[in-house]
Amino acid sequence: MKIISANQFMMHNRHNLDLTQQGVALDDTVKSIIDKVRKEGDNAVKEFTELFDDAVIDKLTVSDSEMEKAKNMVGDQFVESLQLAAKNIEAFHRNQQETSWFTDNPNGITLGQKVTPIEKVGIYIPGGKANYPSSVLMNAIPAKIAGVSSISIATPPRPNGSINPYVLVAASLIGVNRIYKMGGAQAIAALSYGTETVEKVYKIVGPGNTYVARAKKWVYGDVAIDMIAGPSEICIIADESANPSYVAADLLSQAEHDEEASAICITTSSTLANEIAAEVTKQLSELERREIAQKSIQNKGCIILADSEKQAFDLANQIAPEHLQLMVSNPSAKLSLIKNAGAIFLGPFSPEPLGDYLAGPNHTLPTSGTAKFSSPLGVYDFIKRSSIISYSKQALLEVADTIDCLARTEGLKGHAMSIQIRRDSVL
Ligand SMILES: NC(=O)c1ccc[n+]([C@@H]2O[C@H](COP(=O)([O-])OP(=O)(O)OC[C@H]3O[C@@H](n4cnc5c(N)ncnc54)[C@H](O)[C@@H]3O)[C@@H](O)[C@H]2O)c1
Ligand SMILES: N[C@H](CO)Cc1c[nH]c[nH+]1
Ligand SMILES: [Zn+2]
Repeated sequence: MKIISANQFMMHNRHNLDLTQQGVALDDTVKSIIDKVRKEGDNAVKEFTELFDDAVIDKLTVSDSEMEKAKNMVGDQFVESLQLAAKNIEAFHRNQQETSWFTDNPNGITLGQKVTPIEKVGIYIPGGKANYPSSVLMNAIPAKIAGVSSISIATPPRPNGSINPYVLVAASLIGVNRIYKMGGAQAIAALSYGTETVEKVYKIVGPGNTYVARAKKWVYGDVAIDMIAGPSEICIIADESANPSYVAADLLSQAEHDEEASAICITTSSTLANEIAAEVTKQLSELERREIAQKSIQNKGCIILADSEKQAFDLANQIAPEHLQLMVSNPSAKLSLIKNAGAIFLGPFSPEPLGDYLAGPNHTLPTSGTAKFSSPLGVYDFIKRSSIISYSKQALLEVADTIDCLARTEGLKGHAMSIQIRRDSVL
C-alpha cells in the first residue's frame, strides 16, 4: 500500500477528476441499456442478464416455491444472526419516525404537515461479486417502518438463474412484495419505467456498483432515488495509539467489496504508516478475496502522511468518505472536527463491519464525496410530506388585501381574482 503526502494525494485526486473519458464511456453504456429496456421491456432485461450475469432467465420474478426452497437451504445460525441484526436495525430506525403535525389556532387558521409513506418502492440489492442479505435488512426495514405498501427487490441472478438463498430468506423475514431476478443498469431502468413483468416504482433505493449508481443518476427525475451509494469507501484517521493490525484489517474489509472500492488511512506518524503498510501486505495474503482487495488498494487506496492533525481532519472532510473511523485517543472529543462522512466509527472496538451488519444504523451510505450533502438511508427516505392549509372565511378576509397586493405586484390577476371573488361575495 503506497504512502503519500497530503499534497501528492490532492494532486492525484485533481488529476483523476480531469480524466472524464472513463465517465463518458460509462455514461454511454448505461444510457444505452436504459433506452433499450424502455423500448423493449422484459426481452431487453433478459438479454442484458444473459450478457452481464451469464444467466438465462425464463421468468423475471422469484416464485413461491423458490422462496420455500431457499428456507430449507440456510442454517439456523444464519437465521438467528439475521434476526438479531433485524432487531437492532429496527430499534435504531424507529427513532427516525416522523408524524404529521397540525397547528390549531383560535383565529380560524389550521396549518400542518401530513406525512404519507411512498406507495411503491424498489430496492436494489447488489449481487455481482458478493451477496448482501444484510442490505435487504438495511433497506427493507426502514421502508416497512415508514409504511411503504409495495416493496419490490431487484437483485442479479446467479448463472444457474437462481437468487442467492440467504438474500431470499432475508427478504422473507422482513416481508417484501416481490423479488425480480435482474441487476445492473437494466434493473434500475425496469423499476423506473416498468416492463410487462416489472411494476414501475416511485422511488429506487439501495447500493450497487458503478453501473447501478450511474443508472440511478440517469433515471432521477422520472423516479426518486435515495442517494449515490456506489462502491464502498473507508477512511481511517489514526494516531500513535492505533493498533496497526486493526487499521490494516479495517482497510481491507472495505477493499474486498469491489475493485472500485477505496481504502484510505490518514496519519501524522510515519512509523505508524509503515507498520500499517506492512500489516496490509501480511493480511492480504490471508484474505480470500485477495485479488479484488489488491486491485482496490492499487486503484483507490493509500496511506496519507499529514503534516498536522488539522490537515488530517481537513482532508477527511474534503474526501467526505462513506465510512470514517477515528482510531485516535479520545475519539469522541474529535467528533466536532468532522463535517462530512456517511457514518463515523469511534475507537478501536467500533470497526466498520460492526456497522455493516449489526449495530443498527444503516449501511446504505453516500459515497463518492456525496456525504457533503447526503445522509444515510433512513425511514425519512420512504415518506413524503404534504402541507395542509385551512382558513376560515373571517381569517381569509383579514388577509385578502395583502394577498391582492402581492398578486397584482406579480401581475397575476387570476390569483387576485380568486381572493377578491370571496371578499366581494361576503361584503
Ligand atoms: N454504499 C453502500 O451502502 C454499499 C452497500 C453494499 C455494497 N456496496 C457496493 O455495492 C457494489 C456491489 O457491486 P457488485 O458488482 O458486487 O454487484 P451489483 O449488483 O451492484 O452489480 C452487478 C451488476 O452490474 C452489471 N455489470 C457488471 N459489469 C458490467 C458491464 N461491463 N457493463 C454493464 N453492466 C455491468 C451487471 O448487470 C450485474 O448484474 C460494490 O461496489 C460494493 O462496494 C455499497
Ligand atoms: N460496507 C458496505 C457498505 O459500503 C455494506 C456491507 C454489506 N455487507 C458487508 N458490507
Ligand atoms: Zn462492507
